[in-house]
Amino acid sequence: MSTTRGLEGVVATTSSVSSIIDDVLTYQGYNIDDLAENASFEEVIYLLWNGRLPNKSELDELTKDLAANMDVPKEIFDYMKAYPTDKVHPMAALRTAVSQLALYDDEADEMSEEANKRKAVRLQARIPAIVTGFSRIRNGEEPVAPKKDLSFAANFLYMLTGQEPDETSITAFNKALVLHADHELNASTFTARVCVATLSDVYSGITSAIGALKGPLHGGANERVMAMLSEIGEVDNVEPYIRKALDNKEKIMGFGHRVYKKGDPRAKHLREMSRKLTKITGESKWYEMSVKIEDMVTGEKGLPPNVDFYSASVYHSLGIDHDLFTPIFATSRVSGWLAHILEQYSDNRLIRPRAEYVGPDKQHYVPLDERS
Ligand SMILES: CC(=O)SCCNC(=O)CCNC(=O)[C@H](O)C(C)(C)COP(=O)(O)OP(=O)(O)OC[C@H]1O[C@@H](n2cnc3c(N)ncnc32)[C@H](O)[C@@H]1OP(=O)(O)O
Ligand SMILES: O=C([O-])CC(=O)C(=O)O
Repeated sequence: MSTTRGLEGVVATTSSVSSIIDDVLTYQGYNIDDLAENASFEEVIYLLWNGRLPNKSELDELTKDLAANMDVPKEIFDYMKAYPTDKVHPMAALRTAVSQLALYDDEADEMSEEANKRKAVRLQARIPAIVTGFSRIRNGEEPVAPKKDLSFAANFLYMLTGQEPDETSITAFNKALVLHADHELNASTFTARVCVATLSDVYSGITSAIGALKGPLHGGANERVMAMLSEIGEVDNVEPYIRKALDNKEKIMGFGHRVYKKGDPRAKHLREMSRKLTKITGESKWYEMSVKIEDMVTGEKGLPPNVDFYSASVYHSLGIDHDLFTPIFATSRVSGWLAHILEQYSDNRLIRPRAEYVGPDKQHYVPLDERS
């Protein structure tokens, strides 16, 4: 038996949801650059779930469906109020609340294609209310009910603050959602597919995926990028800080990628958004620090920034709490997870690889009181 550490380069499934070929990312054949500049997140959801862009009435139908399913069962917020909110990370709260959602869905274990599609709509529609609701509850505020005539992006920001966001913020947030929606067989998507390939339910698949996204080597990196920027504090401190980290062979959060070697095509969009937004907020230093870090890390190690690097200063500029960055990633990526889950169900086979055994051999049981 031969092993490949971390399954690097292993092709584990076929998929038509998204592809990364020669560092070009496409969703259902549409280049991410095209979608980032032009598409609404709702259009991308439709694209990922149906394999093509919607026409006007199909988009209206999906938008109506999402709006009709945005309200979260009251019990979810009641439980949240009982969480130790001063200690709980919002990703842990999201993971728990999504698992709890299944308890209030009569179709949770119904496995027909139609029922799974209905659950996909409910999950996509409710995650914004869960993320923003938790943020408000831990600040001693009541969750804000969704405004059903707002776009997905605008509604998220509205539920977070209770104020209708300006156009610049909506455009930026929509683009961030589009850029994070899917990414081939990344760790959280693979997790979701492994889970549902046992014919477990959609909620279990999404709960598992949230758990995988939370880790700092995956979606959890964006929060850590902001922690690093905050610790550095000023542009002049970048050089000594990064010098020391590189000399100590520390990992710099937001750099490197398992698949992209020349660069992550999403990063340039977030970089430009970071430049514009930090200028508007009068805090260009976050962008300038980020550029200086990129120059050093890419220059010396040949490691380009990934999607998590510039998203940190983008979300910070939108006034979002740093520990909500990864839940926002999940709010977008759930669209991709759901597309992959539906695809997995449509042609399922249990995912069960092998392990090469390297443990001890020919052991004999020794009774407890005879062991040293
Ligand atoms: C949405 C996403 O999930 S994007 C990724 C988000 N994660 C991060 O930003 C965390 C920082 N980056 C990393 O830890 C890695 O680059 C990963 C996890 C993304 C990819 O990991 P792998 O493909 O396993 O690469 P691996 O960790 O083996 O790195 C290869 C080499 O580059 C180095 N390297 C990789 N990333 C970094 C980094 N961010 N900073 C410094 N060195 C790095 C490794 O130390 C290793 O060096 P070595 O060969 O001298 O030991
Ligand atoms: O593909 C990966 O390994 C991680 C990533 O960039 C993503 O999930 O967006």
